[in-house]
Amino acid sequence: MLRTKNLNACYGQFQALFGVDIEVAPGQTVALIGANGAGKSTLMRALAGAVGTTRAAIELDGEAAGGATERRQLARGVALVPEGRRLFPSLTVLENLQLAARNGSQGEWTVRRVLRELPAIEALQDRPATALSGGQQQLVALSRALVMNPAYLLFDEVSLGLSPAAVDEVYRLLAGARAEGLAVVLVEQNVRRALRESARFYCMQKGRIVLAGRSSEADYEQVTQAYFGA
Ligand SMILES: Nc1ncnc2c1ncn2[C@@H]1O[C@H](COP(=O)(O)OP(=O)(O)OP(=O)(O)O)[C@@H](O)[C@H]1O
Repeated sequence: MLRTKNLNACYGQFQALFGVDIEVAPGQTVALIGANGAGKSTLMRALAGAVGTTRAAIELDGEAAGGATERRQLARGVALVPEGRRLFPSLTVLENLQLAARNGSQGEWTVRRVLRELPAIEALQDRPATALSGGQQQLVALSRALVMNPAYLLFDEVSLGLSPAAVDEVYRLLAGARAEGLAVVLVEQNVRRALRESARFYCMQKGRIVLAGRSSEADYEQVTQAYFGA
């Protein structure tokens, strides 16, 4: 179980998160919903060790795990697919995946399996990462996270830059990984899709959780009101 407890986060003097409490269990998907600047990416980054927090603000499988480095969080099984993707531009797609596989844990998700499950990536494997469209980079970034065999996958802006068919492909892949026990925290701008793909949701506004619940019971109007801050 990955959980935040009264998590606050700051960029210098600016406080971006206030007392955030969320949790995600193995095999579960939760969605973070909110307008630009609500704090979704900051929360993901805090979970991944890229934004500082107190040790007690994050609990991972019962242990305090806040304020660690990204490398440490990755070793604990928490992987981030960041907005902006951050692939190694001088490496090919295949090399990006192989490097990640070496840095991650052994498990079900091998480079070979990812290439088999995402034919669109297989076709691009020898291209330099710089020669990819935004959507293609997105798929490679997801593949790279999967081959590290995380227990918790944090996926920022899932459908950004993807064609509708590619979005379906990604969610199909995530559903398969979830069935194998992967926990997923996702940010998805399409509110209906976010609710459809998740078991629980958290609506954020100005750095706070303002609404949370089971996605299957969510009142769409209430969620969109929370989204727009009405
Ligand atoms: N590196 C940074 N330095 C200073 N302030 C930042 C930084 N990154 C984000 N912020 C601020 O923190 C707040 C939360 O931003 P964050 O990116 O977490 O929001 P978000 O909900 O993910 O929105 P978006 O969809 O635009 O990424 C915003 O007010 C933003 O301007």
